[in-house]
Amino acid sequence: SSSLYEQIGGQQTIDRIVDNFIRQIEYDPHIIEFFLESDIDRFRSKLSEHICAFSGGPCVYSGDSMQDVHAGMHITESDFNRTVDLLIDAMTEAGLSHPQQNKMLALFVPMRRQMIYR
Ligand code: HEM
Repeated sequence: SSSLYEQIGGQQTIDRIVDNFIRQIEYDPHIIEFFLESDIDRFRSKLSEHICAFSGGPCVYSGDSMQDVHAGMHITESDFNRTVDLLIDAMTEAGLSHPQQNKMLALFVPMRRQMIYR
């Protein structure tokens, strides 16, 4: 059986998800606050690589650990859920089906422990 990466259409679709997600973040008056000092080009490339690697694509993630990256941000459960909602919107815009979205979320939502209240 093919990987989720292949099922959704590979790197092209992931890049579309990431671009949509960044736009959603920019429109969100609360979540944008977390990114005001960030290098968005780096975020775009590392997040794209991260999603590729975790969905079974050919990439090797070269960014920092989820724990290190999000340390000191004091991300609450509500911030996390709100960010996941933006990711869902980004995946919908990129044309992913609901089963594909659920598979993607199942990969990332368990990482919440590495991000919230740190
Ligand atoms: C499943 C959820 C999430 C995943 C998979 C994820 C993944 C990532 C990745 C791969 C990076 C780039 C790391 C690097 O540059 O080495 C990153 C950076 C970042 N993330 Fe997340 N993230 C998630 C949730 C969140 C949430 C909920 C927030 C805040 C509300 C957040 C805020 C940030 C910020 C501000 C950066 C940029 C850090 C910097 O400027 O150095 N992330 N994230």
